[in-house]
Amino acid sequence: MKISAIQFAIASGNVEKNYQITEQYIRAAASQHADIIVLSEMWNTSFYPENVKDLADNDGKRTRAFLSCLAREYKVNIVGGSVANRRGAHVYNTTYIVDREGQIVSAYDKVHLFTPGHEDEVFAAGNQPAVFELDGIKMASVTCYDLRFCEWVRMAALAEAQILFVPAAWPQPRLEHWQILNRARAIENQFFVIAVNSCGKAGSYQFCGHSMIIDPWGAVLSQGDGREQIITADADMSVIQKIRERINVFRDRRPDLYDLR
Ligand SMILES: O=C(O)CCC(=O)C(=O)O
Repeated sequence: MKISAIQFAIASGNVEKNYQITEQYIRAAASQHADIIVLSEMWNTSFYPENVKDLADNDGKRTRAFLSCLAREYKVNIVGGSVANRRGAHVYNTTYIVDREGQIVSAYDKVHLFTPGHEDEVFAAGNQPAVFELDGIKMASVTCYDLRFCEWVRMAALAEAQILFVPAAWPQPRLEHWQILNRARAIENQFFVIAVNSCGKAGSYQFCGHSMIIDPWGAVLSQGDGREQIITADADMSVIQKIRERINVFRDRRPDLYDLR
């Protein structure tokens, strides 16, 4: 399973330019025969301009058509990062997942809104997990700040996801949190984590890049730096079973003792 993560400096508020750049990067990754291409958070508007409600996609119409068309053309799966997405009176931070036939297999609205950045004042939160299958393998996607909520990610593992995608717009001052939390989620859940960040700036935010492809032992198979790039790695899905046989946390856990409310 060859996975490519696209990390680029999203142009804040410039939706047309962002669709163009995204298309170029998807074409570049697809020509290198990726099985899954992954985008970062809020790639249509960046995170997030003042007029994000006006710039947001209209119920994902443009984004779904755009991703489906490229997925079908290249016969590639796409985890479409996320876009600002207006539905009714609300704006959501939505990830669309598209299979090789161009079918939308899942849509995920970010569940934990980043209150330190006042995301909750502009966006509405989702309340459903996204667990889906691509090429017959179960996978899940969460978005940026969701990464800090280990209970939420654990639910994806318990639903038998073998790969977790984490599209993000993670700012520079917390690069270490980004690296440590992504590796921790991979180790504790014994699955692959594909963490895709943007780079560049939006207002006072500097995004730290360092997209990562991490195996279920916590080893970093590929990591970017702070610049635009595509990072790629081969995920050998057979290692999951070997690791789970060696240290079987799913057998040994004691949910009867965990009162998480
Ligand atoms: O949790 C963090 O430090 C960053 C989260 C964030 O920037 C976001 O969810 O947009």
